[in-house]
Amino acid sequence: MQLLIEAGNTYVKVAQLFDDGNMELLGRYPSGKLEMVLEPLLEKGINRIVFASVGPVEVDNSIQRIAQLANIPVMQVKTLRKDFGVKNAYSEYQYLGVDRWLTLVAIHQELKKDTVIVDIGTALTFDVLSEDGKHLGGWIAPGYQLMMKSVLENTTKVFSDRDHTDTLTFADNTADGLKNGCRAALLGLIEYGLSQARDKLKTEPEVILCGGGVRHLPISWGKHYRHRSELVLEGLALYAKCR
Ligand SMILES: Nc1ncnc2c1ncn2[C@@H]1O[C@H](COP(=O)(O)OP(=O)(O)O)[C@@H](O)[C@H]1O
Ligand SMILES: CC(C)(COP(=O)(O)O)[C@@H](O)C(=O)NCCC(=O)O
Ligand SMILES: [K+]
Repeated sequence: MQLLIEAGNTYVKVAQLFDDGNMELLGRYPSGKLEMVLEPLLEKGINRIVFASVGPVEVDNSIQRIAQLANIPVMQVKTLRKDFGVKNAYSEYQYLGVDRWLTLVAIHQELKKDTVIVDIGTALTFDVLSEDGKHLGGWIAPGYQLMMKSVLENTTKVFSDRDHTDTLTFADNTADGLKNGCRAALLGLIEYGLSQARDKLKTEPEVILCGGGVRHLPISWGKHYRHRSELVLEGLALYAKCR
């Protein structure tokens, strides 16, 4: 069995990859709790740890150190120029976030279609991938919580309250105005990106939604698209199986 670890900027996701190729999510933990979560997991017959991180180098170091203490080999997956038939659009390929790279690789392996991948986490990332595996580039924008936070921390009279409802209507109060404004910003970016992607690809791309922030999009809008909540882990599983 292999242990897969995806370290994002808010959450660390951990999964088991069994020898038969099946993957099971073990949990999602606040990024600061990594060490506490990892140590007990290493007691159950793990052959290798495969991880990818977009967090600070301290995260990489602590995974390496914990694994070394437990005498378990480690593979850190990093962004490449080209792999699994996907060609990175960045001229300085190593600067593309490894989470984005893993979603591209996982989707190309499975679909080989013109695709748009929208990953809504701490940040929202939007990536365009053609059916022949060429990454056509993408965008980075703040995710929902980050947008909310930036307005709340830089204004005096704007406030928020409980979770938003599913409907995305014009608001008649401050809290709903902020929440729905931020949700509409996510949606507007995705819609505009999609129109640009259609022009560029000359086809209607598949749309893949992933990341914990997908919950902020209205269900009636999102139901037209594929949801792949654990796409980064699926990319890690591919590396764990093949490398
Ligand atoms: N209970 C929850 N579990 C997971 N994600 C949540 C939950 N509630 C809200 N979210 C949203 O998911 C976002 C984190 O998504 P995630 O893909 O885990 O981020 P990252 O990869 O940056 O760590 C949060 O910013 C928040 O908007
Ligand atoms: C854009 C990101 C912060 C998204 O990370 P996340 O929201 O999943 O934590 C991450 O992919 C990253 O650090 N990228 C490096 C810059 C780039 O992709 O160009
Ligand atoms: K993201």
